[in-house]
Amino acid sequence: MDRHLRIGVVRLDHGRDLPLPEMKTAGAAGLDLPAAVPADAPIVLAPGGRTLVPTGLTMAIPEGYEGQVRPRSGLAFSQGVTVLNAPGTIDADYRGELKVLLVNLGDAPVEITRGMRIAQLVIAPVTATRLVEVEALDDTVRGAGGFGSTGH
Ligand SMILES: O=c1ccn([C@H]2C[C@H](O)[C@@H](COP(=O)(O)OP(=O)(O)OP(=O)(O)O)O2)c(=O)[nH]1
Repeated sequence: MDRHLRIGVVRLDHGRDLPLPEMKTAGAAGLDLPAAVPADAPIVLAPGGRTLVPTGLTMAIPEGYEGQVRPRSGLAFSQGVTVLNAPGTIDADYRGELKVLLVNLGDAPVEITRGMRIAQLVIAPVTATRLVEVEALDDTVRGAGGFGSTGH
């Protein structure tokens, strides 16, 4: 039985020839997102620089889910390039182009070329939440302790 969640995708003109992202193994969690930059105009990301990379993809994530844009470990390890706002949040009602906000934390310029797999999209359930104001909160062992209060 195919247990995959099915998500409708529209490839925009500038990403039309790029392969649709797919899970690379049966147990994979993410779909690698491609850079839909022009083949003759790669982005050169300077050390310390950030850039918003188009993917050429729009999608309708089903209600009750979100998309999380996460870094790829290999790119982070080899070049120091990561997702600045990780995990980026793709709302279920977003119909615009998925974009990836990359930052170069390495010490050399990095070229982002067409079709390069720059980040991964993980689809995750969302808990529909409404805050309800109350007079007081229940007691817990932790109480208000945080930020290292339990030791190192
Ligand atoms: O890495 C990301 C993060 C967001 N988005 C798109 C999808 C998301 O649904 C929308 C809004 O993102 P977010 O809520 O993080 O942005 P915001 O700065 O809070 O803006 P808004 O007021 O539009 O919610 O932008 C991306 O394409 N890539």
